[in-house]
Amino acid sequence: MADRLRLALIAHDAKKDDLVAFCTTHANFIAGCDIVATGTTGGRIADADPRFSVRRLRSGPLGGDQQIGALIAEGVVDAVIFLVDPLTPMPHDVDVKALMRLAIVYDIPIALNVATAEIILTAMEADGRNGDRS
Ligand SMILES: O=C(CO)COP(=O)(O)O
Repeated sequence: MADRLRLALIAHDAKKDDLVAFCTTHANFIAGCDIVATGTTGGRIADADPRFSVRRLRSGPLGGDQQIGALIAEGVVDAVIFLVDPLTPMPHDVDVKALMRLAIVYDIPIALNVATAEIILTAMEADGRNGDRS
């Protein structure tokens, strides 16, 4: 496994504040990760803390979810936190579903809400999977 955790972060608009708050709460952990994110989400996370290393892809509706799915298939994502909005119809719902399907296919931990994200981070911390040890 890579030394730094390779974490994919995505949030629908109604959940972006929650994801930023999550990243800020766990800033020391997140700062030790290589983050890949969909476009708007990535911008919000990068603005939250200058220590966050964020690679921004396309916005979700313009292919960002599919790009993250491709990275999962390439084996370069260790975990996904995708805070979904269950109350709003999305034009790119098929892309969201495809990303989730690939996380299942490749057995990648994927948190779809904050409660599960907390559990994944706790497990990764216990496993020594945060921090730049290079
Ligand atoms: O729509 C998204 C995920 O489906 C997120 O995309 P943005 O981060 O660009 O808003």
